[in-house]
Amino acid sequence: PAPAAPDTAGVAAALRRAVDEGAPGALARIEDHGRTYKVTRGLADRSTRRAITADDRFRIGSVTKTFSAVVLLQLADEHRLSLDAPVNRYLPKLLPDDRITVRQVLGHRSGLYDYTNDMFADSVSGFEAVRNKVFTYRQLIALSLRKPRTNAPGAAYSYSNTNFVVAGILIEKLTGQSVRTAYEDRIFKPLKLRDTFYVHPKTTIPGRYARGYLTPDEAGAPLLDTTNQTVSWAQSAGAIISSARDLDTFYSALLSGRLLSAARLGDMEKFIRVDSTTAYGLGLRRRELSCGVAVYGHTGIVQGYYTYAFATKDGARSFAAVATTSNNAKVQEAMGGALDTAFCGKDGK
Ligand SMILES: CC1(C)S[C@@H]2[C@H](NC(=O)CCCC[C@H](NC(=O)C[NH3+])C(=O)[O-])C(=O)N2[C@H]1C(=O)[O-]
Repeated sequence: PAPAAPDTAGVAAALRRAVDEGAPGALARIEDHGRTYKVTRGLADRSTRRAITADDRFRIGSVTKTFSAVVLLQLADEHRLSLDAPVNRYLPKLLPDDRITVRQVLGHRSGLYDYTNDMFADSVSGFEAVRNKVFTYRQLIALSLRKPRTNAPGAAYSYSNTNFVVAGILIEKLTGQSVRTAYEDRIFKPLKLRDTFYVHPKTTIPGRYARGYLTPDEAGAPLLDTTNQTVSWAQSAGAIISSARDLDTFYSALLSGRLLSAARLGDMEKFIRVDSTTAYGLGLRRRELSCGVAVYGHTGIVQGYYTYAFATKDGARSFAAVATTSNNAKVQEAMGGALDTAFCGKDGK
């Protein structure tokens, strides 16, 4: 079914719910066949009481994973990487199993344990312990290798940030550049993503941005302002800063074939089912919405921000949204409702 006309009133109601459930602010932007719709609710900054705008920048968390996958797939298009080659061919002895391939890493099928499971077991103390830390990629991989792998290489899907830390090392090894330079030269500049930055390990967000606030595990405890952080625990798995406009531009360009060959985009879109409504390709999620429309993109959770960035298969309609809290399931559910309404219209019609 073709997506219904954007239901901006429905999106507004969803953002209102997100704020009522504890997000200081929320914003959404829909690009639909060249028409732009913007919806906002609440604050960008709890101390100044400045209202959030649809142009505010924010931390996008794991939406970063699609950017990292695009760089590696471009390298495959340039015959500088084989998706089915072992990672250890390019980075000898990095991983304890020569059978783990680049494709398994990008599809969360490597079996590499996700070190963030232990890092953020307690939300606030876990975050406080790392918010100003700077990790090397190899330190993060060492944290993962302390634990058993979740599955044999290729045997199952098991989401792990470790996979996209490996992606970052691969990008730097194969390009001879930092991931920052690779992102800038291959994606940010060609698409003119003027609100999109990779500033690791700097803790500040350039320009005008929405502040993020972590919801503590203890009910009723005050929100923690998490805006300034290195995001070094994530880096190429989650440290990009962007805006709703730039994420709309990025996913529309990707899905309309402007960043990769048809063959490599096809690789990215070889989806393996995760649950009843989602499947994962290579750094790309497919979500089936209540009205039967399938959308393609990624979600992101970094302390203080829930991000959703999805588009139709042809990239003609895109939706990007953020709520400025995290660790709050009701806010997350409200934002999922905004995504559904953006493509399904009123009551899924
Ligand atoms: C798979 C996910 C959901 S988790 C993964 C990555 N984010 C993280 O791994 C951070 C997790 C801790 C975030 C923290 N939660 C806790 O500390 C809980 N104790 C909070 O809510 O701020 C990201 O982003 N991905 C999401 C994705 O890909 O959608």
